[in-house]
Amino acid sequence: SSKSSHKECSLLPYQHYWITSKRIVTPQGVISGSVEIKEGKILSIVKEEDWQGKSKVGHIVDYEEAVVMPGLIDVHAHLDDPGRAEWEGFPSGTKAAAAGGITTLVDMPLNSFPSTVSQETLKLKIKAAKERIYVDVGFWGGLVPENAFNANALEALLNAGVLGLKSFMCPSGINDFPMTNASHIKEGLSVLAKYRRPLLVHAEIQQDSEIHLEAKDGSDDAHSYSTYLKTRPPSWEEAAIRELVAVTKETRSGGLAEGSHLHIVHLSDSSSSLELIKEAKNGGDSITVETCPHYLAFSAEEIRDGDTRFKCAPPIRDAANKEKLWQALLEGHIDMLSSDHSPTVPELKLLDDGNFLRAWGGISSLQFVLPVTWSYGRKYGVTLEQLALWWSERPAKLAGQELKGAIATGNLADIVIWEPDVEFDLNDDYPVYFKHPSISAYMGTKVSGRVLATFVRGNLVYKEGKHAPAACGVTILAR
Ligand SMILES: NC(=O)N[C@H]1NC(=O)NC1=O
Ligand SMILES: [Zn+2]
Ligand SMILES: [Zn+2]
Repeated sequence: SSKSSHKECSLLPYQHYWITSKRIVTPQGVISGSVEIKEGKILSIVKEEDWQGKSKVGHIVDYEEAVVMPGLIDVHAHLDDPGRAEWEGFPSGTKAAAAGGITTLVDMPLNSFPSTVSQETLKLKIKAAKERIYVDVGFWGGLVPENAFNANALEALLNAGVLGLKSFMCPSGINDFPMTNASHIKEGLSVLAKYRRPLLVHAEIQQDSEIHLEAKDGSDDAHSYSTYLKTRPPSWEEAAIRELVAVTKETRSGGLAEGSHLHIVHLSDSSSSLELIKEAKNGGDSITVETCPHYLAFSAEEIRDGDTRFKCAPPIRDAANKEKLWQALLEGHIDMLSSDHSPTVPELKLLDDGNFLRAWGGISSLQFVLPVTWSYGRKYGVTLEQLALWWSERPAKLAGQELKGAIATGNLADIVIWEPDVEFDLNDDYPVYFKHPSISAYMGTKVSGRVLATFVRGNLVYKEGKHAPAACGVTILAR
């Protein structure tokens, strides 16, 4: 379009150019060669050995040893716009995404106000995003009790372009986004089947736990992480997933919900919950699962008393659980990764008070997910191909984005260029673009993997600490 070829959209003034590198991550493996980009798309991919003698029309950008990878697709981010833009907002959130190598993100239907639960509220999202996004943004719609039994309302929301639906099986923390039970979820899936779009579920069901929030939240115990951990044991995840896999039986071929798909967000429990998911997959259910960098980077034992930056739901569990999450990811039982970037204002994180039971639950990580996954994954032998699978290829499939998620001819030129070996400190001098760096659990750590450049639809939207002047990301609507 004329808009996305506007010269303010890109820090590179060419419509036809080549990206050259010794390490280009393609679905066929890592190659040395060049990617030809024309008018926002990948026109060809040429291996170094085939490069000689070929006539090259257009500008060449040589990234040498830096890694050229498909841009990351974050299928789980809360940008809180409109309505709670002081928590994050489209401009800051998508600038952080661009600086972190994320070229597409899918915004969650809650924490903004109003929640995205209808055709009208989706329109408000699209309006709020207009000319304010630096990367591409799609939207999940909310499946809530109010619309779950109203097929017309759900169809209107799906027809308006949400990429799928999202629901909670426990209180979401946001009053206007109430939880759903298995009956709501069954209804939602039957509508989604027709559209072949997924349902994402926050899988925790409140059980009677040893510690009751009301009884304890005034006491000193509320400052210790172990108190919080006990309030949300793995049995909450297990109970929810047990109900979900009973429902997903119907997604098998010949089942009542054939054509629909269920995706479990941010798995933390790597024991019984994971076993239930494995069984469902083996049985032919259409089901996938994600986990997040914070469950792979941190463990409960290291979380200091009062450090509510680490509070999230489900909680970060012990080191043994973390090891098993890595194993499940490496063995392919966990399909993909997402940020679950869920910020708030520092006041609600209660950083001074340190009360884990009252603080906002949510991790702020949007800009850091690539270096974090890489840095913490190195000891497990994580490869560049695996990063592309977990962060691009499989998320693209979940979000129904056939022209994204891989460096392949004909795809959109969504690309991140990064240097895996460059280390840096996430300290106060580090340029962080999401709105409230102080609430991020990653601040104060050292990671490796510096993003040099990010291309969205061929536009160089970020280069070494600088963003393109205009916000030319596109809202992605399903049709
Ligand atoms: N409302 C909201 O974003 N909740 C998220 N925060 C979190 O830690 N887990 C969630 O589901
Ligand atoms: Zn959640
Ligand atoms: Zn979330």
